[in-house]
Amino acid sequence: MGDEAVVRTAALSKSFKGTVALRDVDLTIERGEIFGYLGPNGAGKTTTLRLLMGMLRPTSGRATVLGQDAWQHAVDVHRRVGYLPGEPALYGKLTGHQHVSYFGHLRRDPDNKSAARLAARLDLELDRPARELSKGNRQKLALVLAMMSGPELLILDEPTSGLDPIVQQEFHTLLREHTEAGGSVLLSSHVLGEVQRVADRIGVVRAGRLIAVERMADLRVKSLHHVAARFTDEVGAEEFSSVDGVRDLVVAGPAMTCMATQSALDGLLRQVTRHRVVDLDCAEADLEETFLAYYGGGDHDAT
Ligand SMILES: Nc1ncnc2c1ncn2[C@@H]1O[C@H](COP(=O)(O)OP(=O)(O)OP(=O)(O)O)[C@@H](O)[C@H]1O
Repeated sequence: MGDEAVVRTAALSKSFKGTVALRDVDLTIERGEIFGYLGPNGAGKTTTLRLLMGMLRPTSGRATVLGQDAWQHAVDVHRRVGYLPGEPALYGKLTGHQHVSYFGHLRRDPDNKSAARLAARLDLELDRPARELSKGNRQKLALVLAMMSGPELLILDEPTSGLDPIVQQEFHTLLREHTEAGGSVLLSSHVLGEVQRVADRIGVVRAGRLIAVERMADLRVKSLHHVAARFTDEVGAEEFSSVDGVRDLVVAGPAMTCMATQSALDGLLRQVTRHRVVDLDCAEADLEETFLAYYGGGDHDAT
């Protein structure tokens, strides 16, 4: 039981009248992990999540959620999964409490205590009608509804959109508590920054294809450094470009800047110290920059 996959897709594909939204996606999410599903707008994230929730039928391939076929057993999957849609549907006239009671009954689990606790953690008042709530507070209410019955798996489409940083942090703590209690999480985002502190692994989807799956810990090891050096005399680019792991090299007269992987630093510094150094700067790039250098192409936030 312990290590069984909670999500498994095999060559999962979906086309909408000629538009290929998703192509041959093989994705496995293990029990107990937080998986960040990343990609620019239109990449296919929502389509994937809707396929997992049995709301769309695959054009080919299949998706299994908690051991059940997502399309054939959509009702069971819905009962066992906490789902936050990209655009949560709330009832304008109903208060937060009324939503909790209504969705609790639908799930045959009107666990209001848990909802109240979640709302307090997220700093949300449950006694106002949904139509009076700000975008961020509507999102919080939708999160409470997705999480309140303690589902085994949370599938969350852009859950932090509209949340301020402090609430985001609390939300991440809630997700961690969820996995510590044996639950699993799949959450989508279009920026790494929103998931990098909380995800165990990330998958990158681009134009309908899953182009990379990576442990966050491994991405950190691959992290890039900015290196800048000034020398007393002119230097040649080839001295530095020959070092494995050096990229974005610019040499102008007596100055050199580049990006370098951690493993390239030793070789690079050996080349640097062959000259008289006037100034040297080396700083780790943030993870977002590393991520974009490997997978980005600069359009991570494109619309
Ligand atoms: N019901 C639909 N009918 C036709 N095309 C669709 C439909 N749903 C999605 N698509 C198309 O499938 C592709 C993937 O869309 P999807 O919503 O899955 O992307 P996304 O990664 O979730 O993007 P976003 O971050 O903007 O939500 C897009 O080209 C989109 O236009």
